[in-house]
Amino acid sequence: MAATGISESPAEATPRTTPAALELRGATKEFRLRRSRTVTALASVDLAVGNGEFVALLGPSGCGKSTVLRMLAGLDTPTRGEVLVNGGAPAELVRGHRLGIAFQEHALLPWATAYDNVALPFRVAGRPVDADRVNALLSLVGLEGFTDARPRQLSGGMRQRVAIARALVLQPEVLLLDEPFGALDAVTRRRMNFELARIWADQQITTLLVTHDVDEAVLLADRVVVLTGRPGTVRHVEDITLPRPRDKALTRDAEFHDIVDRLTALLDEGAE
Ligand SMILES: Nc1ncnc2c1ncn2[C@@H]1O[C@H](COP(=O)(O)OP(=O)(O)OP(=O)(O)O)[C@@H](O)[C@H]1O
Repeated sequence: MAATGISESPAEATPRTTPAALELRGATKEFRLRRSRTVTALASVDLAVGNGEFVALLGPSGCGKSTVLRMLAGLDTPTRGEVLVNGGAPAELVRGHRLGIAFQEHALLPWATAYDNVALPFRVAGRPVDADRVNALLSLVGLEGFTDARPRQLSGGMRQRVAIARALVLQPEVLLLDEPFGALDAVTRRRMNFELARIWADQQITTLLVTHDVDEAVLLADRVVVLTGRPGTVRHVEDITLPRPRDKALTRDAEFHDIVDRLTALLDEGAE
């Protein structure tokens, strides 16, 4: 399959006609190691995520996927090029608490209840806790009966759901998800995928998901962006036009499997 830049994607109309919610323009990231050695994690990455769009980022280990998210979250800066959120610096969105983040390490407070963990962003932002919103989120992720449970009393999948609820509680404009289900078994992970698809259908928040799981990417995303091995650069963009809502029936669909097989082959090629 020919490598395509994101600008060659036929569905690029969305990011072009409306200002991109998330954008990398020729973003290169070099890390300085000891003895003045550097490692180039990303090389000239162009990526645009439109408002309300769900994009999944796939690529071999170490190709810079997490670095893309860290830069968009304002936790790191590009060595060259630009990283923009709503056309401005990511820090603005972070300062306004308009960014939701859920990473693989769910980082829940172990001593706090599910309710208090979901309410935490209100406290961090110095705002009064909106109890209705916290309870609505806990119910959205199917945890209404577990509001008083501590993380150790919850299963791995339930803890991940608390983390997702926490990421959503301040009604973020942008959701950054870095392997949020990476630590889960296959069955729980699939169940969480359907839950995230349901939540996203409900809220339609601009979302960038980093994953190693091709099925997960195709199931959830409007577009899948495949990066090359390090230094990561955009290798291919796949528009996923499968109908929504995406539910279990989709995983029996021949077109779904065709896309998954094609993207898996592309990733395998990159790993050779
Ligand atoms: N703070 C850092 N200092 C030095 N090198 C770093 C730093 N952060 C990341 N790297 C390097 O940059 C490259 C990309 O790392 P990154 O974590 O973004 O990759 P990834 O695609 O998310 O990997 P994985 O899929 O294995 O999680 C790797 O080679 C990594 O070693």
